[in-house]
Amino acid sequence: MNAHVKFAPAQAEPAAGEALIRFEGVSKRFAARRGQAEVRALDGIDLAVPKGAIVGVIGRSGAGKSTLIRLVNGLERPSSGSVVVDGVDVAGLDEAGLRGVRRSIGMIFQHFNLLSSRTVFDNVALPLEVAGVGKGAIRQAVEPLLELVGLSDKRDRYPAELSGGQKQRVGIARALATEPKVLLCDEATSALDPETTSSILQLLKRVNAELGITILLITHEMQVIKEICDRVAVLEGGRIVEEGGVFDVLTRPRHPTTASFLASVTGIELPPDVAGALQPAPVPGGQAVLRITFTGENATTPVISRLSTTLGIDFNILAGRIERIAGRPFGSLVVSLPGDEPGLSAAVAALGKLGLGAEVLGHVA
Ligand SMILES: Nc1ncnc2c1ncn2[C@@H]1O[C@H](COP(=O)(O)OP(=O)(O)OP(=O)(O)O)[C@@H](O)[C@H]1O
Repeated sequence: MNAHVKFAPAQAEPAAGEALIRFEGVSKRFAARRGQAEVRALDGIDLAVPKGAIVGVIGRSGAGKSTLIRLVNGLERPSSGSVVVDGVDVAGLDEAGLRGVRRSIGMIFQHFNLLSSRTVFDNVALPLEVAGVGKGAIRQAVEPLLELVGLSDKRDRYPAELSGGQKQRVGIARALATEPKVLLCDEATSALDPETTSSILQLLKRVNAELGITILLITHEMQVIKEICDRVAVLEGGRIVEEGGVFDVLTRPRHPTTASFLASVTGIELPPDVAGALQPAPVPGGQAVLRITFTGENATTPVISRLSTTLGIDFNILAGRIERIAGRPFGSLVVSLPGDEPGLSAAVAALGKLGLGAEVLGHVA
């Protein structure tokens, strides 16, 4: 990688505008049953989903993601706190009230939940039939949706005749049929291969951008967050341990759980011989291996040459990568340099002064 590499100007983080969904002090407990202790699935959740944003909630199995998303359309009710959707506290609604709110909320699922006995067209039409919409109006609504998701030519096929990605496209079209303000996505790409995942995520991004639909998604994959979300909340043990704009959270994670999710999507693999030789403690006369991170704002700094000239330290570049996170460039560079003190600490401090991230990954002989 060129130390003088220049990035395009950074885009601003989306402003946290008016919230379309707001969780306020939400806890959810499932009562003890048959010798099993009470489960605190969610504990003191405060989360705002700004209108027009794509917000992702990431967490491991059992973290409380499904419970959180099911609170939005009233499939679960909070034990305490409120879930406000478009100005209405869902927790306080009776079944008739919930039916009203649910019309403004679409949902897609990991396993698509299509009706196998209905064609593609009839699956998409189902929510409109249930709402009592006439045949002509259904046709007028469904045909553009099939066009949007790229399935016009499959309208008379049955789910069993479709690939996973095509099934999810039907799920998306069906979720959009009632012209919702919010789309809830429950692990919508977890059953798909990486390429199909990408195409579905791009479709969701279009749905957000072109139809102005706010999206709340849950996932256990950071790649999903990285590809389409504006904001992210990290859920662990029923609590949000970190929340913010995707670029900030992914480039400067503050919680170890976030960092562990990130291992697969940001940064770079060390060359195998270096990774194998890495030791935690300094090796006398050896080299330190340093990960330097560059963000859009500071990446125009000619780091390596400046450190070489001002500190007289020579770096070897071991690996490098520039990627885009939330549409903004983020660079990582792994270098080796003499591991002796005080030179190493001085180099780390000098990088910090230049506004760059610097993390000692370990030492090699
Ligand atoms: N109906 C229920 N009754 C009792 N416990 C429940 C119920 N639903 C969820 N839980 C418990 O609440 C906790 C959170 O579950 P939840 O399904 O929300 O997690 P998750 O993050 O979606 O996990 P996964 O990714 O495995 O679906 C878990 O301990 C789970 O066992």
